[in-house]
Amino acid sequence: MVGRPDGGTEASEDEAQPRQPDRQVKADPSPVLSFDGVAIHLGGREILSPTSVQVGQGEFVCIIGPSGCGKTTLLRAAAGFVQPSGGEVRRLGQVVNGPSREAAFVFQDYGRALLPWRTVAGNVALALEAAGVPAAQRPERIARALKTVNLSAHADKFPLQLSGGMQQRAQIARCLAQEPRLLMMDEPFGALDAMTRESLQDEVARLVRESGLTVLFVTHDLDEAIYLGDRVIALRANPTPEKPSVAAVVDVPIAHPRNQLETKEHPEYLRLRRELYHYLGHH
Ligand SMILES: Nc1ncnc2c1ncn2[C@@H]1O[C@H](COP(=O)(O)OP(=O)(O)OP(=O)(O)O)[C@@H](O)[C@H]1O
Repeated sequence: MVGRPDGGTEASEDEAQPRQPDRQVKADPSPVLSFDGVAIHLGGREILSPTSVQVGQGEFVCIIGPSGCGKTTLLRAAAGFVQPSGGEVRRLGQVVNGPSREAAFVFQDYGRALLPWRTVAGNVALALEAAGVPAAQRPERIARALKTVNLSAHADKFPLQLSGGMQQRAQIARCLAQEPRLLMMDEPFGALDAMTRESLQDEVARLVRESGLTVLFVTHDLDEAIYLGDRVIALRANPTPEKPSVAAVVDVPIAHPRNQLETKEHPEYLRLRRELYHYLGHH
């Protein structure tokens, strides 16, 4: 599996070719994230069998699979919360030894992620305080992050005065304020109602396109994975040498911006849905 450092859709064989001088080359051609033979054992059990994946600059990669197959574990390894028992995780070329400000993590449980005694702006400020951003620069960065998620009008409210969708947007704003290169999202919309989930999917898709962020996104929801992803990785539970953790990797060749109605009627969307459906444990 080869990520595309330029986030394009060309065939992976192109990566091995010398770059043409007139081609637009990013300053950093190395992948934002790379898993090289990463195996993870927890509680005496192999959760993730040796896995090699690269995620290129600006790519949106979704991870699906049945409950317990190791989706969150893979994300936690990318974040540096879990150390692999074999192989290597690299972010921006550096071996991952722990969390870093270049990589922000959005949790499903926004209620626990936000401090209830701080306003929305105060919660976003946390990321800047932790990063040692001078106080004089904070208001402008907070305002920018809140504007990106359409929360400017609620900066002075407390989390519990907001809907679930708005709280999740506040958590995303806090992540954006730290100006990460990589955003890891663990079922971020799993606790939201269907309408809110769709509008947040569209907001995140837009802001990711505008910012050039690289995203690793875990979901149970196949439709969400295909709708958002440039690529979808399906994991299987209980890996064996014959049947490793990575069961399938598929590109989603559907142009952006996507649309909740039209994209979901696109022939490629329907084909991928059919192809990936059984990887979620359906028979
Ligand atoms: N710290 C730990 N110690 C022991 N086992 C663990 C630990 N963390 C996770 N596991 C086990 O690893 C397996 C994979 O967990 P993980 O949360 O990564 O799965 P998942 O695919 O994200 O599941 P879900 O979709 O239900 O959230 C599970 O069987 C889980 O019980």
